Amino acid sequence: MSDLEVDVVVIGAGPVGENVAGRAHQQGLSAAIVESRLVGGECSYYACIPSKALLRPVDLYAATQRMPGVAEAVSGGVDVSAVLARRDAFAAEDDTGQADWLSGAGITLLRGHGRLAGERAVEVTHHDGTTTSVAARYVVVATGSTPARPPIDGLDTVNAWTNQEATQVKEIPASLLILGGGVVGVEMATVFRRLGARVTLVQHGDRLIPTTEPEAGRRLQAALEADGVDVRLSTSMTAVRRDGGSGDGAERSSTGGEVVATLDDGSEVRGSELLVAAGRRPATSDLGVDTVGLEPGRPLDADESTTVLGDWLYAVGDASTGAKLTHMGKYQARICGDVVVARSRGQELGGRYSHHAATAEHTAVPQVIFTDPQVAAVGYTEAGARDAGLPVRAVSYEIGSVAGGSLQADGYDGFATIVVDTDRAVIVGATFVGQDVADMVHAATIAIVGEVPLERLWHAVPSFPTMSEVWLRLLETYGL
Ligand SMILES: Cc1cc2nc3c(=O)[nH]c(=O)nc-3n(C[C@H](O)[C@H](O)[C@H](O)COP(=O)(O)OP(=O)(O)OC[C@H]3O[C@@H](n4cnc5c(N)ncnc54)[C@H](O)[C@@H]3O)c2cc1C
Ligand SMILES: NC(=O)c1ccc[n+]([C@@H]2O[C@H](COP(=O)([O-])OP(=O)(O)OC[C@H]3O[C@@H](n4cnc5c(N)ncnc54)[C@H](O)[C@@H]3O)[C@@H](O)[C@H]2O)c1
Repeated sequence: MSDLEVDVVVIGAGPVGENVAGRAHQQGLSAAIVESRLVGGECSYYACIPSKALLRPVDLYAATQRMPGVAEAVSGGVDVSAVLARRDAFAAEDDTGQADWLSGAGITLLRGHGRLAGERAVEVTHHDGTTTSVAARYVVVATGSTPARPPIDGLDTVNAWTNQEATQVKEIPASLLILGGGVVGVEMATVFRRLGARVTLVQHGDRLIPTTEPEAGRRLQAALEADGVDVRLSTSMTAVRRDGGSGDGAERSSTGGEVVATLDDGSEVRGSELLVAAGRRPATSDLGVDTVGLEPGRPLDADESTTVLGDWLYAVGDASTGAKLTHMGKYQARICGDVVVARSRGQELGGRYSHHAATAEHTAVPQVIFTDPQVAAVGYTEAGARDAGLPVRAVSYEIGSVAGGSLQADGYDGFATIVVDTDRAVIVGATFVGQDVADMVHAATIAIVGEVPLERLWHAVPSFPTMSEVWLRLLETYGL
């Protein structure tokens, strides 16, 4: 006999888990959610929200410096303590509000560590050591991810930062070493450099943000270097240590002297702190997935309906094989909620563009990287499309060459690329790079999901003088 019986139990109350529970509960199912730390998950306290709260002020300040008449009036840089205080207002490590939302919505919150205990069963170990057994018709894993730890000598001895220490930083260190030139690495390089730290970024690949169009990485690298970031590509850290820190001129940090990293070319780089930003691993190691025949530590392989096993086990968000982005996780969550509701009613699941299939996962995953320049992309890159066997042609255009771009900022540096499936004459990918492009990507997302033919896009007239006029130039460059 279980302590609690519900229709749906969700393990993990990040943005994704909360959405599954909310969606299912709204449609009449009873729901419980298990959370071991803070309701709201990584995104609310240590990822999306605090990072963007830190990035927006430095981005805005940089924009003022590209505008004659404003640059002179707004000078002297940002007020670091005010920026950190605003970050705290958005991402203080207190989940009272989010927990209240759950209880207001009628969802049972179980605080503790959840583990599968066989089919349709979850065991929760509370912080005081007591346990609650939960029986549910449907179990949803939404446990998120944890930072990857590359095998580097000494890494466990230097108190390296993860995204948690970086996004919750209370005092800007004099210098920061960053391991990894992916999304976390470049966003945090932007924040810390512009809040006053010297930054060295070590990336073992030959370009930054390697999953985007190569030119996006090149422009971003040039901008970071112009800001004074020391970018080391095609470089690996082989060992790290902390110097003694006293009497030798080394900078002191809260945890000792400087971090010294040995690189594979034999040279050394130093920083007050080391941020490891080398990717994420699904939080499925200590989850009891072996009790249902799955391998711990791997992402749970969910199909288009987010189903992992039978009609009862589901996975969404960073713990699954889907895209590791909050908006995509929440999309999977809406699908998952609607799928369990349909199954609870004995209904057939719908097709590709119904509420029961996460089709966009394969065709149109948008992402905005909030650096300066911003990088906003959706769907395939040109190389990714070719790898997938699509017949494509890509065209690019400088955003600074349209009136809207040149008015937006002096010397506007940025471009747009569309990747066109030449057989179907529809867009399958798009990238926008530059100041203030974040919101431009949604038009491309709509064009891709709607499979809007180029001939029809010709009639989607961009307003003058906006940066969206680049759409017209792209179509003309393509040959329309
Ligand atoms: C620095 C940084 C910045 C980012 N910025 C963006 C951004 O701007 N936009 C974007 O779309 N994405 C961004 N991401 C990615 C985004 O944070 C994740 O995709 C998102 O948080 C995934 O949500 P989730 O609910 O799956 O997992 P999480 O947010 O990680 O939540 C999972 C929850 O499950 C809990 N949990 C785990 N295991 C158990 C267990 N066994 N029992 C009980 N509870 C458990 C955890 O405590 C956590 O609260 C960023 C990531 C990082 C690291
Ligand atoms: N704005 C956003 O949407 C946003 C912001 C931050 C993070 N995220 C998401 O969070 C996830 C994690 O981000 P991330 O940057 O940690 O991972 P990532 O996979 O984007 O990048 C990791 C980078 O580290 C490099 N790397 C790995 N091991 C290394 C080593 N030993 N030495 C040197 N370089 C090494 C890789 O080449 C890669 O470029 C991503 O899925 C990302 O999409 C999204």
